[in-house]
Amino acid sequence: MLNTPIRSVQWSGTHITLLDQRLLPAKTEFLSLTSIKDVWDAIFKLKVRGAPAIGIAAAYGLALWTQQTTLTNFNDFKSELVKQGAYLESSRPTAVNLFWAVKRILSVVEPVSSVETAKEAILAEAQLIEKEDEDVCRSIGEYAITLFHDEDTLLTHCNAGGIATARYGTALAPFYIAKERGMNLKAYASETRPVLQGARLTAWELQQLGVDVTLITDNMVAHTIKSKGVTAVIVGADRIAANGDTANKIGTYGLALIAKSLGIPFYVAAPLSTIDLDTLSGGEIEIEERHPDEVRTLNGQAITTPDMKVFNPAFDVTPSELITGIITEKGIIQGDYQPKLAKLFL
Ligand SMILES: CSC[C@H]1O[C@H](OP(=O)(O)O)[C@H](O)[C@@H]1O
Repeated sequence: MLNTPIRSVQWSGTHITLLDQRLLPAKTEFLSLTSIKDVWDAIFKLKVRGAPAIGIAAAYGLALWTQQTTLTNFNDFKSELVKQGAYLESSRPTAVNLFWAVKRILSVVEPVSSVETAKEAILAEAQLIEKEDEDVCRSIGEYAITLFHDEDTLLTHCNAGGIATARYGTALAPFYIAKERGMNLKAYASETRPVLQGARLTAWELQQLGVDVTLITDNMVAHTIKSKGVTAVIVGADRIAANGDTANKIGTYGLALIAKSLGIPFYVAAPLSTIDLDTLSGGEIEIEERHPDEVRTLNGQAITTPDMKVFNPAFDVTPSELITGIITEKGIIQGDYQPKLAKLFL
């Protein structure tokens, strides 16, 4: 591989080692999470962020809890585990990977009959979730790269990169594959107010990878696509409904409208773990609203009066009709999403 990846979430035996993504790019600092409360706090405060990375952190959070519980009665253990899973799910509502990971951890306890066996099974499953996600993201990159040509210029929003997953990312995965194959795939990264995942994380990540990346502010997107020969837009996802409607970072919907009006393809790159067939359409997806101070400040400095009224949705929903294709680890889905997404799970 081109470079040793920085892993955002790692199991360290008695604790979780977590890259504090709030400090990037200025500082690369790791935290030791020693309790499930630490994990909840890390997800809520975006110390760890990105749908798959949140799922991995939650899975290891439950494994950590099992190592610390003093419960010996198996039924008491199982019912408390369910409560701990629900506790982690209360940290952020939109990214389905959090709920998907909790459900998957709970499922491995079903066939076992002792606390000790359950503890082993849960840790093994959490480690499997992490390993699978790395393989899945690489596969997404290998499918995605078939859509692009040498010297293409892509625009991406927020950060759906390696630190939002186990490795490689989803929307950024094709850049890793392109680098391996000597392809020159160029990028524009929109800064992504208010938390600036684009400026702080994507621009930094692609620069580290040696990609020709240019940072723009969110309001420059239309002019950039029109004047800089952007050939496609590619973004990640936090929850894809059964009909293909996709929740992703706030600003994605507007980006899809611009792409449509300017006649370039708009791709969503996401693993099957982000597809939620139980949510029938985008209108059912709960959109997280975050603290107004995220908008009232920039890098910790106030840019408004302290009592300024704010609307701070962290995500929006792009209707499936604006999505040219959904790139998954099982291939690229284009149009007529409902039956094709369902078929991925058969
Ligand atoms: C690979 S999932 C990345 C996805 O998650 C981000 O949201 P947040 O930074 O709030 O966790 C954003 O929507 C990305 O597209």
